[in-house]
Formats: sequence, C-alpha cells, structure tokens
Amino acid sequence: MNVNASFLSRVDVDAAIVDLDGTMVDTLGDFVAALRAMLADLGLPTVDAAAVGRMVGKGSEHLIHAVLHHVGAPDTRYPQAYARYQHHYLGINGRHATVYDGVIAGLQAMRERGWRLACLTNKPTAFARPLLAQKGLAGFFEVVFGGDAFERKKPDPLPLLKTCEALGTTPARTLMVGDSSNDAQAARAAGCPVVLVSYGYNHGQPVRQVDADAVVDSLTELTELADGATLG
Ligand SMILES: O=C(O)COP(=O)(O)O
Ligand SMILES: [Mg+2]
Repeated sequence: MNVNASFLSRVDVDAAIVDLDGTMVDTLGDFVAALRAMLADLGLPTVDAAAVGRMVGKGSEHLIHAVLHHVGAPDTRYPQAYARYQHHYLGINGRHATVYDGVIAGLQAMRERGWRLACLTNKPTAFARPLLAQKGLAGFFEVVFGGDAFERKKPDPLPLLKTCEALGTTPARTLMVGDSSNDAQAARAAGCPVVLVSYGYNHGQPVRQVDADAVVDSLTELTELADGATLG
C-alpha cells in the first residue's frame, strides 16, 4: 500500500495542491458521456470507457486530439469536435461523476492540520469550478486553477510554481497530491514533495511505477501518514 510511507512524518508541509480528476472526483463517466455525444454529432464511431481512461489527464485539447486519432478520424475534425465537446461537457458536468471515498474526510483533516489548500487541475477552469461546487468541495480551497489558467499545463512545473506563489508558500513545503505521472513529474520539476493516489487515471500505466514519494489508497490514509501513523 505504501511507498516510503514514513517520508510525510519527516517533511514539514504548509500546504497541499490537490489534483481534481482521478484524485478527488471520479469523472470518467462525464468524459465518456461528453465524448460519445461529440462523436455522435460528428457521425464518428463511439469510444469505450477503458480507452477514455487511458487518454484523460492532459487537458481537453489533448483528449480530443487523442480520441479523434483513436476512432480513425482526421485531425481536421478537431475544431468542430472541440466545440461540440465543450457544449456537451458543460451540459453534463458532474452528472456521471462521484467523489472518491475518503476525500471529504481527508480534506477536512488537512485543514485541521492548518494546511493551505489549492486545487490545480488540467481540466478547464470553467468545468472545474462548477464541479467542485456541485460536489461540495469548493469551500476547502483558497484558490482553484484550471488547465487554461497558465501558459503551460502539468506535467510542466509552471502551474505548481504559480500556485505556490498564489498561496505564498515554498515548493519544498507544498505537497502535490495527484493520480498520475503528470502530477508527479510537475512536482519533481517544481521541487514539491508528491503523493499519488492508487485509484485514479494514470494513462493506463501502474501508478506505483511513477517516481513519487508515496502512494496512498485514500486521502484519509495520506493524512494518517502525515500524522506519523505506522502503515504497511
Ligand atoms: O481534465 C484532465 O485532463 C485531467 O485533469 P486533472 O489534472 O484534474 O487530472
Ligand atoms: Mg488527475
């Protein structure tokens, strides 16, 4: 269950930057529904959920290019596909999505420890904010940044550095909590410690192969590690 589980009891943490899709909310159903409606509008073949799960994580633009390629459609369909996807996603946002077990209690425990909290996702801000509000998560976060908030997205370190700046914290004391190699690579490059959850989307790859400080099965497990609990 744990990789270097003791590291959190040794690291001083002032803040956490928490990823959204695959970490706090299981949004695969939303992605699948919006993409299938988009493909139907374009007269293209449908996609299965497992394939979508391997393609999410790098923002809407990447996802749509990948899906068009997956169904054998030319990339010239991209502008129309993007417009239809935006339309459908905004319409169904949150309808096929559920908060993972342990998220609310985990975020509460982080706040009780005095950690400052930011949400940083590659999801467009216009999708992320209503989703957090709808799922009762918005109130935990001082700042929320989507994939369009900065010049570059995760795995680039820029969004993490900008989020630390917004929180007024140093990267070395700001924990990244995510579900994929995007989050881990961005954290390593920014100099943030990083913990990954075991249950999200990692481009179809085993999350334990990613270079991270720890892998946890829930956000409550993460806060137990931070309290120095012995797990293993
Ligand atoms: O929308 C995506 O591509 C994934 O977003 P995430 O950064 O919250 O995992
Ligand atoms: Mg994610």
